[in-house]
Amino acid sequence: MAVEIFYDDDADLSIIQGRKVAVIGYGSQGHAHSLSLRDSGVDVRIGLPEGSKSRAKAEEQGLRVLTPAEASAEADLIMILAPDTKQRFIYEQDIAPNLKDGDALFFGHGFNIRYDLIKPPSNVDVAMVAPKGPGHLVRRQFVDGKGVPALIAVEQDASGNAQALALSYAAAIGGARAGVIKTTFTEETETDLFGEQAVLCGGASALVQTGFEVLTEAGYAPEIAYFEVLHELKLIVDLMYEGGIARQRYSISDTAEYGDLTRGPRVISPAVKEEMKKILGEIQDGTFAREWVAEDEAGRPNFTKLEEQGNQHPIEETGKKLRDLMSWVDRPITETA
Ligand SMILES: NC(=O)C1=CN([C@@H]2O[C@H](COP(=O)(O)OP(=O)(O)OC[C@H]3O[C@@H](n4cnc5c(N)ncnc54)[C@H](OP(=O)(O)O)[C@@H]3O)[C@@H](O)[C@H]2O)C=CC1
Ligand SMILES: CC[C@](O)(C(C)=O)C(=O)O
Ligand SMILES: [Mg+2]
Ligand SMILES: [Mg+2]
Repeated sequence: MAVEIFYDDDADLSIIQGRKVAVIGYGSQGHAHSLSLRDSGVDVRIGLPEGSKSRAKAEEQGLRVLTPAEASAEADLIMILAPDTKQRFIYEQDIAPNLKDGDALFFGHGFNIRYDLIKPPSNVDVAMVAPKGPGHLVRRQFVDGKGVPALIAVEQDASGNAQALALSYAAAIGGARAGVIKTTFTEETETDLFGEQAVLCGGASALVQTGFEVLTEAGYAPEIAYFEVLHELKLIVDLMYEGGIARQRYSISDTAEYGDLTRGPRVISPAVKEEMKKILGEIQDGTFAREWVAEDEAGRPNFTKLEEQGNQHPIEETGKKLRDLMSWVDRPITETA
């Protein structure tokens, strides 16, 4: 089925400019949405608990900060950009008691709706604006006059206007400069989880670490291994981003291309594809969501252990040393006010 893609000319910015928006959370996505909404002329307030470390940051950047309950009560559009595992508690305690007829409840990812963790009442719009990129780059691209593509979806259209509202919001954070695709909460949630687990984060990190291990265990210098499997990966992916795999293959040597064509499928073998299908199945049948919610409720013991193991991987030490010598590479993650 052909997808519908919308651009700035299809969006009516005045719709979101006519709403009172509460952004709950001021992390990676929260700061990006809030600052770009504000710069697009939208009346925005931030909802953060009294003890939140991000309160001072948001205030320094000129935003008005309230508690999540106060922000929800004041607003007529509430965008939840808190961690997925915390959203159901924030919803029950701070948002649901403050929802009024005609309000809109927005999400940046469909997890809590797709897995029935939040069940909104029938008198509000329920929609999603999900940028296809990390929040810090969503903001950086907006400031640079560009945009990160976004998905929009409508789960519940109480007003009859939810899609136009979601598109207007997406345009206000720069998404419609790059393209906004209409989807469903189910499609966004399942493809997003699959992408981050199998390819973008899980797949890519494991590929890089394993390549580094193979080279260093064979006696090659860690610095050479780092440049080969991590640093250069960005340069190769930049070519894919600009012109697809074909452009990447045009730019590399024919020796590299022959190795790519014949060895790539041996690395990402049919067994890897089968494992990817299993991972997708665990997303579709809710196994992953149940596991992640239980892990969070238990205080994240496995998450913490694995994160620490990753931080201790020898590629991190080698990379830090080399990046410190390339001032332009280690660009700090900052909230671009
Ligand atoms: N990271 C990304 O780029 C992307 C994220 N998303 C989605 O966006 C949503 C937010 O993710 P992300 O930006 O990574 O989250 P972060 O972890 O970066 O930030 C979460 C924010 O929520 C705040 N918070 C925590 N508890 C509460 C609470 N009880 N009430 C109000 N605020 C609270 C945190 O406060 P404090 O600052 O004090 O810790 C923080 O400001 C998720 O649904 C995620 O799936 C979608 C696309 C990409
Ligand atoms: C790729 C990870 C992501 O889905 C994203 C930045 O889009 C996320 O959940 O952070
Ligand atoms: Mg994503
Ligand atoms: Mg994600």
